[in-house]
Amino acid sequence: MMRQKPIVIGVTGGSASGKTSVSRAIFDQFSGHSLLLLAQDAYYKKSDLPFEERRKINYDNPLAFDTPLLHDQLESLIAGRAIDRPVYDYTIHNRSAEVVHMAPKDVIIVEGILILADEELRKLMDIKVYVDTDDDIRVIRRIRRDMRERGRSLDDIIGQYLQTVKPSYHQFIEPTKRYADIIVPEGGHNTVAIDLLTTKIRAILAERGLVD
Ligand SMILES: Nc1ncnc2c1ncn2[C@@H]1O[C@H](COP(=O)(O)OP(=O)(O)O)[C@@H](O)[C@H]1O
Ligand SMILES: O=c1ccn([C@@H]2O[C@H](COP(=O)(O)O)[C@@H](O)[C@H]2O)c(=O)[nH]1
Repeated sequence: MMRQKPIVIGVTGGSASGKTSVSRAIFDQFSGHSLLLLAQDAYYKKSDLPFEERRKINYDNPLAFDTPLLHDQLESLIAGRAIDRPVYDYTIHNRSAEVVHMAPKDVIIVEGILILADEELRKLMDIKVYVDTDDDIRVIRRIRRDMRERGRSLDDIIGQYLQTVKPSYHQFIEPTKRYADIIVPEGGHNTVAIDLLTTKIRAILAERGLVD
């Protein structure tokens, strides 16, 4: 039988809006199924600049990402080919030397702040989700997370937020909301939205004969 195209779900929204939580909530609904999560963060460009210069890069601008590589690798997975995904290390603001080998799956969740900003990437997605969380809540979440997990000081987080994160959110990320099929307020704890998405994904899996 001919291999059916996998389902691709794009999950976007501002930093700390709850994209990862939504993606994981969907992932958990399909435990035992053939599914993978692909984070756009892994595709931040490699840089030869010194650390002090790398700290100052605007990581919320589409130019910070190696989008052709993400596009190529997503296309490969859709075509049924495995990929060696890059690994990004936030603590050093650079790509690490490792790669992660990923086999193709029936359901692919692509998650990241700017995945809907690129038309060619959008064309690869069956369902596009925008996680919409107020700026103040996102800042609070980001401060907590970046101090705990990304090795940042409060002053660094605030400086970066005011200089690049906030203006770029309004310039590049928020305008991509118009491309979303579904807008999910507040993220991963929105069980109704997660249930609706899960039901839709199951329906597409059945349509394509991808059920176990
Ligand atoms: N609904 C929520 N209520 C409270 N905290 C949340 C909620 N959703 C996410 N968080 C927390 O906020 C931080 C960012 O969430 P995450 O899902 O990683 O966002 P993103 O992937 O959009 O950056 C994490 O520390 C997470 O635990
Ligand atoms: O070296 C880096 C690379 C990225 N960032 C910030 O990460 C967020 C995107 O990740 P989320 O998990 O969606 O929050 C983006 O806003 C960048 O500013 C960074 O600080 N340093």
